[in-house]
Amino acid sequence: MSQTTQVSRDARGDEDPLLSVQDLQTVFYTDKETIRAVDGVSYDIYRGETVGIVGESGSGKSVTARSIMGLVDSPGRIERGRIEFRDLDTVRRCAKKFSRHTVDLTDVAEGEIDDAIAERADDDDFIFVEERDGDGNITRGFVDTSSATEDQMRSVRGSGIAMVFQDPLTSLNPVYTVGNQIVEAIELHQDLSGKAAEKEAIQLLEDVGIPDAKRRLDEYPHQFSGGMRQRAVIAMALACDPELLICDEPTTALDVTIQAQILELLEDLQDERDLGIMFITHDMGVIAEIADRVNVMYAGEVVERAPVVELFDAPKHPYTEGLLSSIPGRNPGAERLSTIEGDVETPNSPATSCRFAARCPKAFAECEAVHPASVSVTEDSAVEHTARCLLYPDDVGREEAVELHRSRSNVTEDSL
Ligand SMILES: Nc1ncnc2c1ncn2[C@@H]1O[C@H](COP(=O)(O)OP(=O)(O)OP(=O)(O)O)[C@@H](O)[C@H]1O
Ligand code: NI
Repeated sequence: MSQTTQVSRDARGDEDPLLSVQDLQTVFYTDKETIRAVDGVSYDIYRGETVGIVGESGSGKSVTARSIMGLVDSPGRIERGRIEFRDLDTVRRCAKKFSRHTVDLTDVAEGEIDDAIAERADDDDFIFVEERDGDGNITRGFVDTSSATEDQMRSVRGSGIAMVFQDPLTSLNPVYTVGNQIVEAIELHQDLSGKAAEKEAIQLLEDVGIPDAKRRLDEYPHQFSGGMRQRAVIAMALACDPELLICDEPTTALDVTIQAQILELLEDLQDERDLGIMFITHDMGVIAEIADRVNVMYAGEVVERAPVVELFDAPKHPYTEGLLSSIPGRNPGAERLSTIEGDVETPNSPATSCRFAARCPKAFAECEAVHPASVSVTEDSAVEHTARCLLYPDDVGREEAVELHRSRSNVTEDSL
């Protein structure tokens, strides 16, 4: 956990999130079926914090990340929702470069901004300016990566958002030296070339803890060990000086010692650069190590969200309880690890029930008939802890709780 550990939304006062995903829906249309891989997902990431996304295989973690990065390809499509990236440098740079696709909302009354955005958020407009200072400089605004074109996304990815994948070899080209690739990334994204770019590359390799960096620049990816390769990929991601780093299972292929070192490296880099990090993993143990706040995903939905300590101390959703009980060492005396029976169902149609019901040890009849809304499950108003489960709120009778969910089931962005 970083120094900003456990800062709740309220404690952040007026600070805007660096990234705000709102009611995102990403759907794949294959010959065989329609898959609502991400189905009404909302969450925020602030500067300097690590937000974990956890869930079993197929829950929609990677598709969420790819949606943010503008990497959803046919047969997939973002059908609904907004992805607000609020790094001011990026907003200013994009507004200059794509002025015709910039929407000025500075004269729109606060209560009408949402409508104004909805009206203009077509494929052509993707930069929204909310505030300017006396000189006309943008002081508040966002880039909506859900509606940016590939060309526009290149600009956003260039300086704002970088991604690290599980397999370093998807990011490194085997036929070029590591140095070549990092220098190229630096020349592309920073105002440096030649010797200066090479010097910066050496610095970056040192920053990510690669010993003897100058010599290793001339080596090829296959001459690096798995852990060193992933460090090189992180160096390449840093070459564009990002504000947000999206890590999709970056340590899953590594042994535990190396994994721990990479997690530590990410935390150090975060502290130095005030990076927002989105960290995807299916491993609750890794979540405990690195996350400040956690979103638990199941079948395309966020089913529970909480600060990490609270999630581990007081999990509310039966799915989260199931994930936690499969962590080694957490259940002393248990003869073997419990796992959740069955598989994640593929979300093919709009949710009309709890998608976890069939596997849930606590399910009751209504779970098959009512789609749970996301409700607050804490008394502490300074903490954001929500669950999407008919068992809550648990301080009212079950019938009343079910009724609450039923009345909310047509509402998508929902917090009671
Ligand atoms: N290109 C694609 N075409 C069709 N379906 C896809 C495509 N990419 C993802 N999906 C589907 O979207 C759903 C969510 O996939 P996603 O990769 O986000 O899962 P995940 O949570 O990242 O799982 P894992 O832990 O295995 O990486 C799955 O049902 C998957 O089959
Ligand atoms: Ni994935």
